Amino acid sequence: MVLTLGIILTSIVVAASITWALKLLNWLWFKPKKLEKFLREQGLNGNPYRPFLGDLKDLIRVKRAKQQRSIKLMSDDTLQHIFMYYHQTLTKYGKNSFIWFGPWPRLNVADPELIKEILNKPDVFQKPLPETGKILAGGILFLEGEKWAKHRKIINPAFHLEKLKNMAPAIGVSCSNMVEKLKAMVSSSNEDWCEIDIWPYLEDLTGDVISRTAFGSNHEEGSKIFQLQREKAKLTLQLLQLSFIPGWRYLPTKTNRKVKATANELHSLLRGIIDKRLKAMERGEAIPADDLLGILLESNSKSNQEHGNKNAGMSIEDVIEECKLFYFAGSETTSSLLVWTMVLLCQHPEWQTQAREEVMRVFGNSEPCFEGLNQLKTVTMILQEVLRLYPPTPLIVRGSTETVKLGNLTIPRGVHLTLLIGLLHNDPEIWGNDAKDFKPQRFSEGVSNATKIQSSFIPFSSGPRICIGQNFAMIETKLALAMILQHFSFELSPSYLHAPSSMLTLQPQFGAPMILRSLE
Ligand code: HEM
Repeated sequence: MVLTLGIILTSIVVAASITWALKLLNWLWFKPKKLEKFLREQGLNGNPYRPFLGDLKDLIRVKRAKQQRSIKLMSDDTLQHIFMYYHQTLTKYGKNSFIWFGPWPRLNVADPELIKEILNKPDVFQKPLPETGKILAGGILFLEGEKWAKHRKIINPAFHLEKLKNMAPAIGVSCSNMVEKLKAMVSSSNEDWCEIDIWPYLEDLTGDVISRTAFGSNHEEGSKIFQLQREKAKLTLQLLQLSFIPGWRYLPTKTNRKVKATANELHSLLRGIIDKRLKAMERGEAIPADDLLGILLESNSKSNQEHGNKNAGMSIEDVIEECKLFYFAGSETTSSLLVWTMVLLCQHPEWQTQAREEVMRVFGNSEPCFEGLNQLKTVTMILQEVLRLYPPTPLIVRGSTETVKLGNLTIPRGVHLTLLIGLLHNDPEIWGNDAKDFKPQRFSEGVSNATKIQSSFIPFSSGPRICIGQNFAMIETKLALAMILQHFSFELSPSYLHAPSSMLTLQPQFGAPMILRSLE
């Protein structure tokens, strides 16, 4: 009897082990090899699959080597620098190529029509974000299907133009606080100029703006949240490299433990802000009910009233996830746009002068306001050209949920697609032979006349999942830039090292030290 039970148990264990081993073998070898064969038969090229890490080891090596160097500001290898590994792959294997992210092949896509097709079918081409992406922030950016549609519908009104117009004064307060800090720095030096790394000031500014406008929270709360978000982003990037291993993030490694601790602290801080707002609402205090947090909480109260109706609104956990996302998405991207705009205006002082003249013509010495922003034609052209050359999100990733046709290709489930926005924006076949040059005048007749193919300018993505905050970002950037131009002229410090680095957004790896001269 005992013997029989022993045999049965052993058989179960052996059968389970064999099944598990076969699954692992399939995941690590048979499936990737099958996908590789399928892709090669269609004329697509890339390195042969190497089990487990694929091309990741090379990718990390190239990235590390890149981190140790800067490039010449005027040279045209900015793109190579940003997309070094992709660039090497494209040079070696051509436009139709792929890179191995662990056992998943990722197809490089820089064709505007294909990108448009992918972005217009969000149900088919979803975000293949490994679980690690979700540690960084949950929220709408990472949702799919019905839940995404529900959240987008709830959040959309917070970004209507009328709401944005009402937010402009609060954005103005953050901008003038930053300008005052910069002025104090300049006046504390004995000259009328001062060398300042402008990057942390711009990061603080965009963080402060989102804290104030979306959450009505103060600067101290906001900065603590950002500090934690940045820490988490840094740790997440380390994790991303191993994120293709299922369950990796649950192992008790040092990084995983740190991520968890940071996430918990962040969660309780946000919970604190939410509770404060809920109490103020209960007391009937006059608080902005139609800022983002107000809208999210209203949806939560609707969900409570219609108990059981899961389509009614958001849970408090949903609200917290959205808060985390907006603190992140609302700041990192806009600070990136601002910093590269200032760098390029240093490199092209004639455009800095033109932009300043326009700002002075429209606003004089008064504080810039929402109503005047429409008249900033030169500033708009400059920002569009910066978004073309230095897109804050230089690539985005999708994966197919089923075997699907894409142009002439058939994309099986399990193949990921890297949409190379940065390369698309720099393609000489689309933008002309001067594609690599900073020429804001190409946008003088609007986006549709700047390029042969309309869908080739997509700094904010396109299709149903286009950036929800694009108007917000443009208003904020214009207000901030206008104020900076009114008060200072700026040039790059001799210590500036040009090293655009694509972390999650495009950032200046060694900061942006500039010489600011007071114009007063
Ligand atoms: C220059 C500034 C910005 C740029 C270049 C930018 C770019 C983008 C891009 C490329 C996407 C698509 C990502 C993907 O589908 O994988 C996106 C989505 C998104 N952005 Fe922005 N963004 C900017 C500013 C903002 C701001 C200020 C906010 C919020 C206040 C914001 C909130 C979002 C959200 C919530 C999504 C997800 C939308 C969805 O999936 O439905 N962004 N952004």
